[in-house]
Amino acid sequence: MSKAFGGLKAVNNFSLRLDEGEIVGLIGPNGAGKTTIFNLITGLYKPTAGTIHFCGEDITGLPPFKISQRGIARTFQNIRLFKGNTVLDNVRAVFHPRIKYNFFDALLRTPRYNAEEARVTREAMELLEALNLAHRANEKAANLAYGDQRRLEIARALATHPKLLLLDEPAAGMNPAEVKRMVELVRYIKERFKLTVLLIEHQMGMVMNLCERLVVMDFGQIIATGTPLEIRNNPVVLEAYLGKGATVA
Ligand SMILES: Nc1ncnc2c1ncn2[C@@H]1O[C@H](COP(=O)(O)OP(=O)(O)OP(=O)(O)O)[C@@H](O)[C@H]1O
Repeated sequence: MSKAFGGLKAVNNFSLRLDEGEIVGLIGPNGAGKTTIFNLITGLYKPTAGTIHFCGEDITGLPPFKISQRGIARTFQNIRLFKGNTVLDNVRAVFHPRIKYNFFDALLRTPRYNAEEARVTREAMELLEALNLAHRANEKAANLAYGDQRRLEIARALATHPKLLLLDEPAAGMNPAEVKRMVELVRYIKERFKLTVLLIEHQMGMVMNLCERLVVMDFGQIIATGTPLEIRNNPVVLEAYLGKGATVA
């Protein structure tokens, strides 16, 4: 697929196949087009050319909520939480568009309303437990440490029951110990929730440790794909990151 903004080709003839259960890293210098790829997959942008297929179906041009219903979820580079609400309510809010009661059930607090609300709270708490945030459930999201806020974002993404999870710089701004914990967390949720994961990351420690395959972009195009070891030693990649004449240290 391709995506142009006026004269700028942000994504140019990009082609990628993700297999079920893979963890693939999308890397490349600033402005390479990585976030645009996420915006295209999740329906925020429509491709100028090309198609996107998910589980055998053409999802090109579907609105974001339909793509979410098909099983694709994402987190954002900049944390997007309801900071004034509790940790639990941040996750519960994701369930509400799918909830099975109507306006009158809510108004009259019918048994159906109570049962649905209890189910949503139970499912939200299960997710918080999986992400080691259950003990902070009643805390305001704004009071969480940065790493915990990132985990809460992932809990919110998981609440949509995705098959494919897109993580946009999950380890941005983290110290080496936090990066290590994030690597373990992504591995764990991948197994537990049977996910396929595509992640954008600048923290090389994270992608090298976690990803089975890396896709490197520069100027909207794929310039290399391979295992972390292959990518680490690829002169074209070094040049994209460090400029012409770069050599392996
Ligand atoms: N909505 C938009 N309108 C115009 N230009 C855009 C838009 N979104 C992205 N771009 C441009 O497309 C190019 C690719 O941007 P993108 O955000 O996808 O890069 P990136 O690889 O995610 O960069 P970073 O690592 O810095 O987040 C950049 O030149 C950017 O300025």
